[in-house]
Amino acid sequence: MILNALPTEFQQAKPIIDTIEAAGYEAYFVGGSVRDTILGKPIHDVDIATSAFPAEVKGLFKRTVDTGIEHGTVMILDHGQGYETTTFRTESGYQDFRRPDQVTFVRSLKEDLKRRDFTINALAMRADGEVIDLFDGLADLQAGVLRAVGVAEDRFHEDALRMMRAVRFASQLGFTIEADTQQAITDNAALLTKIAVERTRVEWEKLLMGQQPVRGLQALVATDLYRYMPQMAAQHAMLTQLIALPAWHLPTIESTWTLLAWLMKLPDGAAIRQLLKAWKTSNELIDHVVAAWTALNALQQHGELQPMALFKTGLAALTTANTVATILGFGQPQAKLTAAYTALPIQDKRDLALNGGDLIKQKIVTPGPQMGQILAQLLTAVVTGQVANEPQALTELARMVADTKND
Ligand SMILES: Nc1ccn([C@@H]2O[C@H](COP(=O)(O)OP(=O)(O)OP(=O)(O)O)[C@@H](O)[C@H]2O)c(=O)n1
Ligand SMILES: [Mg+2]
Repeated sequence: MILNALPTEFQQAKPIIDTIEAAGYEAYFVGGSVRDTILGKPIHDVDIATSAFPAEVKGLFKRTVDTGIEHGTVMILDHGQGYETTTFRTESGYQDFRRPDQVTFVRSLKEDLKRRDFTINALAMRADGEVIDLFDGLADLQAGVLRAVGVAEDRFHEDALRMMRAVRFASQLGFTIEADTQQAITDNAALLTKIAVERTRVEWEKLLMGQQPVRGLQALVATDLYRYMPQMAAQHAMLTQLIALPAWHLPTIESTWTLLAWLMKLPDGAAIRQLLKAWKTSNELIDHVVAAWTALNALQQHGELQPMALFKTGLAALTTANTVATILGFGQPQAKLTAAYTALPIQDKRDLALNGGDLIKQKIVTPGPQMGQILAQLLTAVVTGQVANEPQALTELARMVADTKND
């Protein structure tokens, strides 16, 4: 098979392959970019595999960076782009089910391709677009099948994350996992606990954001793999519910966790924090999801949010909440929510026309907890439209509030 009209990413990288070949070595495009191009999907990064050893690669180019030289990876810098170029290698050891104890550089493309996870990821492409298909990856791409290269169990023992990758690709590509490969996942699912939570999380989020998430979820449930993900062992009913929802698509990481928190029927923000801590997400994500989940509750109960709730949620988490509410069947037109938010007198605390410094200058209050309380009252009054956001009106209100507090 020869691909014509290669995406620009490949055209730009072609001189790199040409240079390596001119020096007498082999070099190919490999991995996801080849797979996705054949599927007609956009690509993000192009990976190059070569028979040249790292030192030989470095000798051919002016600017290189040793990004992973012990595994054979050198980044070649060319017209503002970086190209990861990895020497053909075999791997051995895998005592921790995560990574090889030893990698050995080899000169054979076939040796390199046969240690890869799935046949559709074991395709190589020459710079001219000719696809090298040594493991029938093209037929599997055509048929929509995820099949491990060689003995599936061996591939999952080498890197247990590949089991998550299988269900993730099933979702992203809408593919079916071939029977022996799926059986090997069932047999080895418990090995997932050997994998760093962060790596599992990335695959889980990609699965949920995929084009056909139900495909991935069904495989996750059928193989019991979900039972070895953090905090998921008891979530069979939740996953079944997720699978049964009318066709849905989650566009962001925030929306995936908000939907999960909702379907898991977590009682409060603290329980959400605990879940997300177990998955080692960022604090920023946790805050966003807690805010979105709170807004989701209000949308379900009242179909709208009061001004102070809109203000506290913020537009980003509000959008997340509404995306999830729409999947659950109680969403609002997004334009309506955005308009309600934009119509708030202020969108940020810092937009209040009076600040703590002003209160002290005007001798309304001395620094201390009372100041925070008064500012909070002013903020509520402005956001709910009880007072105009003007220094004079706010000064008057502040005096009144301070007086009542002092009585
Ligand atoms: N656990 C893994 C990870 C990667 N690979 C190989 O390395 C390539 C590149 O890996 P990566 O970029 O992680 O995945 P992609 O298949 O390129 O998918 P994505 O589109 O998500 O980048 C894969 O295609 C596959 O050949 C593998 O065999 N086993
Ligand atoms: Mg990739």
